[in-house]
Amino acid sequence: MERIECDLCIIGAGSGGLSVAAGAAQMGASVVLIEGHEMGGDCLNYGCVPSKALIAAGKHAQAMQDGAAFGITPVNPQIDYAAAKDHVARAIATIAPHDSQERFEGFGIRVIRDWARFTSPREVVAGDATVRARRFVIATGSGPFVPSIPGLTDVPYHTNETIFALRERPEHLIVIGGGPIGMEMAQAHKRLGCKVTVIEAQKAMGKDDPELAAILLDRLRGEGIEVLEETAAERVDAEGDRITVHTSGGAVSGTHLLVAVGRRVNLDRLELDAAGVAHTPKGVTVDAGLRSSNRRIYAIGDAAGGMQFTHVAGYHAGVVIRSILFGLPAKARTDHIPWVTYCDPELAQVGLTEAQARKAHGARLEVVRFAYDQNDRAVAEGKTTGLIKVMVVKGRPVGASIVGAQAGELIALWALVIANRLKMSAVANMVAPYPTLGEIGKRAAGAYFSPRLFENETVKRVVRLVQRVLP
Ligand SMILES: Cc1cc2nc3c(=O)[nH]c(=O)nc-3n(C[C@H](O)[C@H](O)[C@H](O)COP(=O)(O)OP(=O)(O)OC[C@H]3O[C@@H](n4cnc5c(N)ncnc54)[C@H](O)[C@@H]3O)c2cc1C
Ligand SMILES: NC(=O)c1ccc[n+]([C@@H]2O[C@H](COP(=O)([O-])OP(=O)(O)OC[C@H]3O[C@@H](n4cnc5c(N)ncnc54)[C@H](O)[C@@H]3O)[C@@H](O)[C@H]2O)c1
Repeated sequence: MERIECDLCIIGAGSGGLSVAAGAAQMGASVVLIEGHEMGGDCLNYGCVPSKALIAAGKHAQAMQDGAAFGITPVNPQIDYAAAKDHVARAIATIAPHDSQERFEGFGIRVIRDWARFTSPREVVAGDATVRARRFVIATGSGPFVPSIPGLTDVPYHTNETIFALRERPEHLIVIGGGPIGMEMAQAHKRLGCKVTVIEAQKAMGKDDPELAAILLDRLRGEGIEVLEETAAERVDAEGDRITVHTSGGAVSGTHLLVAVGRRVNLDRLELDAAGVAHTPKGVTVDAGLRSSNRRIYAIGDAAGGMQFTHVAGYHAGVVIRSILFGLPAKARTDHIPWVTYCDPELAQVGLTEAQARKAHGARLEVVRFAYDQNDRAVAEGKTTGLIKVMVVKGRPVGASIVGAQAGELIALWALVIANRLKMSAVANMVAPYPTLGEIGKRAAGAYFSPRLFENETVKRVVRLVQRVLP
């Protein structure tokens, strides 16, 4: 058995682990990185990258049917589902070198390709190596949660780990779960020529603002996706090539089934008890600095049990690097983290939703709104379905929600504002280029100040006075 001593041992080479490894090694730490499966983790191989690539294919197919208003005769596109999957595979392959073992070895990192498990509070075993490190980072991510629906394990079903490798186009895809995975995959598949039914036990896109989620759901239903809400999947069976999901509202039969009902953190293999690391089914128990009950061991990304996004894993990496490399205090915030669901229209959020802000701030909350159909660029592009809401307390935004074209790009402004606790006046002071969708943010700030300026008797009195004395 080889023995390795190092400053920092990172378990998991996904979005979080790779960011810690690259940063720490380039700043002089000796680093061991352990990965049991694919370099790049979920995001590259089974998550963000393949899903966005498939969504892009669906968008092209949709555009061919949407041109009538612009004088372009709609055509029924010939869809080669397998070729769309080739695009998905190419997108992964193009990005993969960035996350590769060779690149990380180039930083001087020792990369071990095996599953890691703790054998003591300071040691991990992976393959035939024992690694003793001053600090450890658990960045083992999550996998699909498969619920114990009777019959499910007896039928062929897909998760995010298998759907992107599927080559035959599903004739009728049934999706269990109306969260971001379910809805992104539902729309992509509908646009690529599949019949799609989504079965959601509660409300689809239930973590987002319901008013904005309803605008997205209207579009999805308008495109022909059947979305059954408050309908729990209760039993599954199969006969021949038909799969039937029995629900509280009746039975749905299709040819393929995708299970997308949330995530299960990857902690099983780690033998955390040997290291004295407290954990729950949600993840490793961490403090505000992402430290576990064993002070030498940190957890980041999905494994830390909070928000499950690639940019959160990357943000966590920066927090723990500060603490591990420089011994500086560092805390992970959550109030400034944005998230986006990349359906069409996109649905984006940062900070508090209106309901959360009302609960937290009561009567001090002001909500300003601006609709896409008032934006000249949106009119020119024919993308007038959309809305921004900004939740403001004492002149400072505490949340922003956007549904509409490029909402994911537009939310970045509000992520900056909230991260830096800027005021609405900072947004109002910005000159946005005309005509851009970006003016929507500025107009929301305008909606905040307009009543203060235009419906204000003091302002009117001052203006009348100044006009009398000016030469
Ligand atoms: C379909 C889908 C779409 C998504 N789309 C987006 C999106 O658009 N935007 C976004 O921000 N987020 C998205 N996400 C979420 C995002 O993929 C995750 O939040 C992100 O990958 C988490 O990063 P991580 O580093 O915590 O874990 P991961 O990227 O999952 O990496 C963990 C790594 O640890 C390895 N590992 C686990 N256990 C061990 C062990 N014992 N020993 C060694 N290695 C181990 C795993 O093999 C894996 O490679 C999506 C997720 C899915 C499933
Ligand atoms: N664009 C993005 O950033 C993006 C995209 C995909 C995934 N992700 C990440 O991955 C996470 C997991 O996504 P997800 O969509 O799997 O999970 P989710 O928890 O967000 O949504 C799962 C949905 O399944 C429903 N559900 C649970 N059991 C059910 C049952 N038996 N029958 C019917 N419905 C049931 C839940 O009510 C919920 O609405 C997300 O929360 C997010 O963090 C992000």
